[in-house]
Amino acid sequence: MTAEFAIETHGMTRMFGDVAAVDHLDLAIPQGSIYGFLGPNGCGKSTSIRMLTGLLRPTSGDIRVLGESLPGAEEKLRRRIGYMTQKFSLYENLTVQENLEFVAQIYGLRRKEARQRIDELLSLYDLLGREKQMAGSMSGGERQRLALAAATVHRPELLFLDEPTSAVDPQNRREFWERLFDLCAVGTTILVSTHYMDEAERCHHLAILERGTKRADGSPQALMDAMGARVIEVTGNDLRTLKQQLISESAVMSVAQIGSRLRILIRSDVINPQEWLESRVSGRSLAEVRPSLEDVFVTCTGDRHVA
Ligand SMILES: Nc1ncnc2c1ncn2[C@@H]1O[C@H](COP(=O)(O)OP(=O)(O)OP(=O)(O)O)[C@@H](O)[C@H]1O
Repeated sequence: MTAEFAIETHGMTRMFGDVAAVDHLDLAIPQGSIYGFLGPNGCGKSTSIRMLTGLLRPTSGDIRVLGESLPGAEEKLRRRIGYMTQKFSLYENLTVQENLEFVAQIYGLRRKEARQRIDELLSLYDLLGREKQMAGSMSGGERQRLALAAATVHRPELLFLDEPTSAVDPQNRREFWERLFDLCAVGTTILVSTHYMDEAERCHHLAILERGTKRADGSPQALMDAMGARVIEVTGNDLRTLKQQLISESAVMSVAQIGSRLRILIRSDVINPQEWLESRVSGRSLAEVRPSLEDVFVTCTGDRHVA
């Protein structure tokens, strides 16, 4: 295991009874990058993050975080990592200021240092003037900014974000990601879990998870380039009937209607997918298009997407 990786795991596994929530997961997460876990509910994202933060013991496997072994180094790592969960790690009945003071105290910041750091965070996260507001009365976007401020009070080297943007609108999501890139630019490594494709596409690297296992990993572009399917879009009439016909073909991995187009993933062992489709779409027009991350997700997870 080497220092260039903020996180390395080999065979990380967590059983709950007979269920493998995380099943022999190997990870190598480079320092100073934003790494995503992309997967549906229940695929093991939160369980993985809980093991990597030292909150949950693995059933088996090796884990190294910032060069330290887990289990064993939980206390040492506590001040070096930050953790923001999907349900916002905030006290609703405390004010903005009190929430930040409380976290600063937990991390052992001295009074003067805490005051300076909190002022800095209030300004950085657009919370000036809201110091006395109860966290419970804030909007989704404001709470999210406060939660990020709280998770970074102690300037962690490694930040874990478990579905951080589930409760906010697209505009707030975009702004939140700008803040993540600011943190990354000063050397923070970030591990973020999501089930949003657009969010996953912003990560430097990501792992696609399904039922506790890793189906693929790499940069979003590399994953799209390496996809084992070609993407063809068809326009024309009666797309619902065409979809039903195509979905039963073994060469077709997925068919999804997107507005007035049918997006079809065809296995890459079909030599000429356009020609193959032309004989089946009777007069409708078709064109090959570039794969998206959602296409990668569908091919990796074998989900015969029939939206
Ligand atoms: N404490 C627990 N006891 C029993 N089963 C659990 C426990 N925690 C998680 N699981 C199970 O482990 C699997 C993975 O759950 P996990 O919460 O890690 O998934 P997730 O990808 O984070 O999903 P979500 O987005 O819904 O949080 C699920 O089948 C879940 O029911």
